Amino acid sequence: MRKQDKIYVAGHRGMVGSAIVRNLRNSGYQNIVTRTSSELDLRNQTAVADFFADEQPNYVFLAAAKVGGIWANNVYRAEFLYDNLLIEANIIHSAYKNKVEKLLFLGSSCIYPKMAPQPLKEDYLLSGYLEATNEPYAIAKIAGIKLCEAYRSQYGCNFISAMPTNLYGPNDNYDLQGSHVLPALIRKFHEAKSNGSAFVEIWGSGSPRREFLHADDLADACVFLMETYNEKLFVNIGTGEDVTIRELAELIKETVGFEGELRWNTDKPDGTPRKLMDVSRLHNLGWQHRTDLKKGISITYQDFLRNQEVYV
Ligand SMILES: NC(=O)C1=CN([C@@H]2O[C@H](COP(=O)(O)OP(=O)(O)OC[C@H]3O[C@@H](n4cnc5c(N)ncnc54)[C@H](OP(=O)(O)O)[C@@H]3O)[C@@H](O)[C@H]2O)C=CC1
Ligand SMILES: C[C@H]1O[C@H](OP(=O)(O)OP(=O)(O)OC[C@H]2O[C@@H](n3cnc4c(=O)[nH]c(N)nc43)[C@H](O)[C@@H]2O)[C@@H](O)[C@@H](O)C1=O
Repeated sequence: MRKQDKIYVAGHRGMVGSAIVRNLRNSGYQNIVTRTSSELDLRNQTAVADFFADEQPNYVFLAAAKVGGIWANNVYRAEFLYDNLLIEANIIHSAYKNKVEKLLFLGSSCIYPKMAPQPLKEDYLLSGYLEATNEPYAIAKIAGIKLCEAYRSQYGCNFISAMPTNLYGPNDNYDLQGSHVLPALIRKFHEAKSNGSAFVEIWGSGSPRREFLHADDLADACVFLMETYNEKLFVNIGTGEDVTIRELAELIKETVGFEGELRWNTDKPDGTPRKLMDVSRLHNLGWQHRTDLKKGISITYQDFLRNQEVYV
């Protein structure tokens, strides 16, 4: 990527898209094109085709998607499949038609089979059944990977894919139903502390294991791959370390300074028992994360305190 290249970041107001824009600006890339979903609905094939024909971006980061935690994925199953298939298909096809030099598609660790061996190697894709709560989203993300591979093999497009682990950071979704676990617990513990509540309700059994990466690290990895990586094989992005949900809850409780009890609601689903990424491909390419989980939670809580009125 040259500094003057035109770069389209799809989903620039989201947690990942906004982190990618911050990283690009800090790295000297200034020619960044963005559209909100109300300016350009990426599910609309004609609108996306017109946008690419007008703007002619050189590079595309595909960070727009219908995204949510375990509850939202399980309830809005049609939207998670339909919206994500359309967004990916429209952008990837228009990128091909308009000779985009390179595109990075973002998938997710939920593409892997529910009971896959751990840590999750990229080769385990399509080797078993998916987790039921997010099967529609995972199917859409697998379709995105396959679109990139197909446009590369049929048309020679330099379209690459990256699979991030569970993420957190500035501009995360703090809605208590729709969000992922880490922002949900920051909000729950903060509100319980502020209201003097005796306990916080946490979903599931506390035994599932998850790996968490700060969004600024993810953005750095995405820009690194865009600058250096040109292969068909997709790349896991994570820390290579995980914790149980119980350990995560204890860390957040301590950071927030809540002194009450944790109550586990086992009527809520646990989801996948474990999703630990094998990050050896990424490490061999020369990239490693910087923010450890304790520090990441602390800076994210500070960000939550500064922006509570926007987030809640
Ligand atoms: N969050 C996580 O833990 C993980 C995320 N990922 C992936 O990273 C990517 C970004 O996720 P994240 O930043 O967390 O998600 P967010 O929900 O924070 O942001 C998603 C963005 O997508 C845009 N968008 C959604 N639907 C449309 C549409 N129909 N037309 C145009 N734009 C649309 C939204 O734009 P607007 O604001 O303008 O409405 C929004 O800014 C996704 O591909 C996701 O699957 C992967 C693994 C984990
Ligand atoms: C990134 C990833 O995100 C989703 O998968 P997930 O990892 O299961 O997501 P989650 O963060 O929502 O939950 C993680 C764990 O935490 C538990 N948990 C406890 N208490 C709360 C709670 O208050 N909220 C939430 N959301 N979860 C809670 C919850 O029960 C589960 O055991 C995918 O659908 C898919 O979209 C995807 O790719």
